[in-house]
Amino acid sequence: MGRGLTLPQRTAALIPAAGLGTRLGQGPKAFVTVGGLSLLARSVAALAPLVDEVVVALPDGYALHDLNLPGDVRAITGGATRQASVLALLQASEADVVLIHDAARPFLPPSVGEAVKAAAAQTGAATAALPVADTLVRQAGPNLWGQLTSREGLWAVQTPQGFRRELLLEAHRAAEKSGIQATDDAGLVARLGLPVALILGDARLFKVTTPGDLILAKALARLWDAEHA
Ligand SMILES: Nc1ccn([C@@H]2O[C@H](COP(=O)(O)OP(=O)(O)OP(=O)(O)O)[C@@H](O)[C@H]2O)c(=O)n1
Ligand SMILES: C[C@](O)(CO)[C@H](O)COP(=O)(O)O
Repeated sequence: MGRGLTLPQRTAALIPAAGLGTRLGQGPKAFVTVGGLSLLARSVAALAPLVDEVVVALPDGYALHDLNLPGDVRAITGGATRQASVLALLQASEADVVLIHDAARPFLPPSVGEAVKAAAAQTGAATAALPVADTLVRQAGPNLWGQLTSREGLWAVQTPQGFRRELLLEAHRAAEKSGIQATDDAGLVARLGLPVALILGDARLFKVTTPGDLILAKALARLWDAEHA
């Protein structure tokens, strides 16, 4: 191959969707619908145009044919934790660059997905995130105001998170070896001392976690569907 030529990079969207939705209380959350579409179907529809393949991790006993998903999607069975589900997804793909995206974040603006993908391909690791807007306080005891924490320089981390797949696999294997459980994938890469780019996310990328979030998602679905029809 001549100098300056680069091989095309194969990309995959890997969607952990195997959670039980305990805080929402309506069964496995990825299958909960807003505006007639499941959270998972919305996440798949947002990511499929950005990548070569889509793989989702489902709870044990669930199958793709129950789901009426758009496009060509492969499913595997997830693990007992989000981290285990992502590791299983990483092992199920051979893509060079992967976008990890929570099924529980159904409203992904295309520009954010594109920006995370481009940054991940260039730097190896990137995540959508938003600068924190609220005052932050650590509780002194249950429901009791304690120490104020400056929000200066603090970001709330969202998904998608994009990585060179080999790099994220290495981070997961290192975490497994040390018995580390993290809440996200970028944290596992940062733990190895490697940089993670912060890409400006979007308020609409909130994670549907509680019944209040579901009310917001149902309201937003009407506007979103009108805008993205
Ligand atoms: N064992 C798990 C746990 C979570 N997830 C996925 O990781 C994302 C973020 O998880 P979260 O919002 O915590 O979902 P749940 O685990 O379903 O919620 P809860 O903690 O309330 O049970 C979700 O898309 C969820 O389906 C997963 O694939 N496998
Ligand atoms: C990955 C994540 O969405 C980034 O904010 C978040 O950490 C997932 O957390 P959860 O504990 O699985 O809800």
